[in-house]
Amino acid sequence: IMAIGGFSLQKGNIASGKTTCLEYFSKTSNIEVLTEPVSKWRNVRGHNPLGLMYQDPARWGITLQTYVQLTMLDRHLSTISAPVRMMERSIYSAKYIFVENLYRSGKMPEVDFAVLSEWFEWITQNITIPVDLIVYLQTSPQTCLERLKVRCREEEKVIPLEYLEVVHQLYEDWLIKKTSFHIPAPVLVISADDDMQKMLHQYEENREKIIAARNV
Ligand SMILES: Nc1ncnc2c1ncn2[C@@H]1O[C@H](COP(=O)(O)OP(=O)(O)O)[C@@H](O)[C@H]1O
Ligand SMILES: Cc1cn([C@H]2C[C@H](O)[C@@H](COP(=O)(O)O)O2)c(=O)[nH]c1=O
Repeated sequence: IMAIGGFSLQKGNIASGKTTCLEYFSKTSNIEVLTEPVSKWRNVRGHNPLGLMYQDPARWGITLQTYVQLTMLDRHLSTISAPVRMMERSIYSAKYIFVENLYRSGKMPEVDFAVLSEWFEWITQNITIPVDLIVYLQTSPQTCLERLKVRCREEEKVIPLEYLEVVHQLYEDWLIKKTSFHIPAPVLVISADDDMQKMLHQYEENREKIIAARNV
């Protein structure tokens, strides 16, 4: 936990508006934002593990998720340069949402899941991951599909609504129903189906809660 201000994690389905929200806060206050290292997942030494995973999850799921876990840990441990820091997703959502989904859907072999889980447990038991608040941008899967189409990342063109529905349900079970996994910090829920104008208004309404995350 940071000495001054708070450290909040931004959660939400694919294309729910996390990056857009972080960009807004980075421009309007002294908040350090750490966006997801998606560019690394699309290009590690000339390879594209994100694209490979969407093409053949059973073969490449472990490859992507191992790299996601490493790059998330690197983000969590990076040097802090502002009193408040917001980070897009986390090592927790990578494991509890995406690895879990690959495994439950039968696309990740049990041995891959076991090895990733051993890594995850070692990391979270031996390294302090600072987090004071989870900001959950809650959207309908349909909204995410529409925004995903607008953003138009090449690798994600294969994503159907059903995939977003499963990811949504995993988030809901974890952060709203609180029935699946450990939640590392209090959760602030922001409804995020609205248009940009209304979303900016909601961000303003919640700004103080996010900045004072340490006291939540
Ligand atoms: N409230 C909103 N209304 C309409 N479009 C939005 C809204 N927020 C974000 N978008 C657009 O949706 C797409 C996905 O947003 P993004 O912030 O990249 O999502 P995420 O980081 O959660 O994947 C982008 O094209 C972005 O401009
Ligand atoms: C954390 C994580 C992400 N992914 C995938 C899901 C999306 O296609 C991108 C992230 O994009 P977003 O718009 O920022 O949601 O990466 C994954 O497959 N596994 C993961 O652990």
